[in-house]
Amino acid sequence: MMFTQKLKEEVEPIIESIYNDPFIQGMVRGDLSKEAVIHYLKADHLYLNEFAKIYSLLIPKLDDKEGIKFLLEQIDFVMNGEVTAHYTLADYAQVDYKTIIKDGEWYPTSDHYIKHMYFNAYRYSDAAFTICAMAPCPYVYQQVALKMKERHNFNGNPFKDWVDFYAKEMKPLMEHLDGWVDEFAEQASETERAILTKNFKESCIHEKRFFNMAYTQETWESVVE
Ligand SMILES: Cc1ncc(CN)c(N)n1
Repeated sequence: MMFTQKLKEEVEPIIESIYNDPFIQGMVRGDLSKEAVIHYLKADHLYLNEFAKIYSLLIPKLDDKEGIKFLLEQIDFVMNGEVTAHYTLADYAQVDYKTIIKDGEWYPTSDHYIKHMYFNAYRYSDAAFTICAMAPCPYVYQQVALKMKERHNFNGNPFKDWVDFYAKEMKPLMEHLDGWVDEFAEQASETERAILTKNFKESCIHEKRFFNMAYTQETWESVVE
């Protein structure tokens, strides 16, 4: 079994638990609190900007032209494409998107997640370590959206466009990311493979915490209350 296939099997229970968490279940019912949605957008706008910059940090780590072209396309997608999903959420919250993101904030959970990626980008010369920390970003959303779509009818649900956006074919992106990781994993030491696994799993847990952060409207003050 390929290394990334095994990783995906190992994180399936985490993804199922994200599906069952109150943020996603609120979307399924179509009654998620507007405050949770606004909190999510304030954090996610900042998160995606940094995520795009982390792709750019991978460019000097790659030699193949195709790979570099792919990274540039991903930067464009994160900066300009994914905003579509944000607009669906802002429409639900009935607040102007630009007004919401004007005072975006780094909350403890989102702050921790992005630093996990930056750490790997600066700590390790091979891109595979960072890619393992980044891959759950598209993978978890795709898997959660597919579960939502498979189990519920979203006709008339205010989050339908959000679900359709993330459920759509992510195969080319995941194939690229998996290819890099599998190639490196084949010749990696046991210690290196353990770090790759840990990075991937930790990011899946960061994804879970990110939704819960928005649901509970986490702040730096609230974590010490
Ligand atoms: C925190 C987070 N993780 C994943 C995604 C989907 N790219 C996102 N928009 N935000």
